[in-house]
Amino acid sequence: MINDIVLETEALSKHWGGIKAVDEVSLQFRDRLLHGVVGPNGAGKSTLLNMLCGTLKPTSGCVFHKGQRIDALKPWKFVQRGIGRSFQKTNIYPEMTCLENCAISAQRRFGGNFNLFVSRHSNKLVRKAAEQALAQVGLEDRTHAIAAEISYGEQRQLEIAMVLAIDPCILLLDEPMAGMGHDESLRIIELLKELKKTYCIVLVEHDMDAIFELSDQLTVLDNGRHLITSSVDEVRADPRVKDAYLGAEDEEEQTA
Ligand SMILES: Nc1ncnc2c1ncn2[C@@H]1O[C@H](COP(=O)(O)OP(=O)(O)OP(=O)(O)O)[C@@H](O)[C@H]1O
Repeated sequence: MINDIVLETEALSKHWGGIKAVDEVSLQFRDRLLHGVVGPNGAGKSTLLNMLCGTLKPTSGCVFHKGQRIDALKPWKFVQRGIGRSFQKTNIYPEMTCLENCAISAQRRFGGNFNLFVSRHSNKLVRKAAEQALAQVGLEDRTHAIAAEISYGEQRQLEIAMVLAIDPCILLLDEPMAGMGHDESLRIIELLKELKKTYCIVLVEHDMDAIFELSDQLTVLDNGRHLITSSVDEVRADPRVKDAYLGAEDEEEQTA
């Protein structure tokens, strides 16, 4: 049987003093599937993504990429392995063009420093990767537009393009639909449906309709703990999931 697990965690934990942000979470992420991760505020979703992309080192536990342990590696090694991550808050360089934003990402994959025009050869590779990434998200007609001047929805598309520009095999996406209107979200949903045919995608998202529509596997975290990983239908039917969300709502009502 082909082993299609590309990323795996084993008893992964991150503790901040007494706070168990992620607590002994073991998960398997498969190629060409979209794996949704949900949970109430503070459940540990972003902390998990930060450990999957190497920017945060675990307190204990392991991360494996294609069977090799990687959690102690430097973040740029994760990038070189094709593990790309987008952020909850827009993370673009607003004064640069869309092409330049993607070129900066591509440069991270091809190595070297931020001098984009170091050699004609690397310049060509970087430019090609940047153009390709813009085309993948449907922003080819914004290639030379200044990032600050495109719409908010397009900026979030640009962010996904910046991840694609590193030529990844795994996309870790942190709330790519945050702050979007209905039509903009639909565009991202269609884009992710296309991308999951090619990549392993780990998607953290609060938009439940979107996550239910997109997820092949869905994990629920609650207070740092793994609650369930299963199909969308099974997760939706699980009473523990309802409890986790309703419990969170009750607490919010009490503190309001
Ligand atoms: N740098 C930090 N120092 C201390 N505590 C932290 C730090 N980062 C996160 N936490 C705590 O860890 C817990 C998990 O936070 P995290 O941001 O991962 O949750 P989340 O599920 O992504 O939440 P949200 O849906 O609100 O983005 C929270 O209690 C948070 O306050």
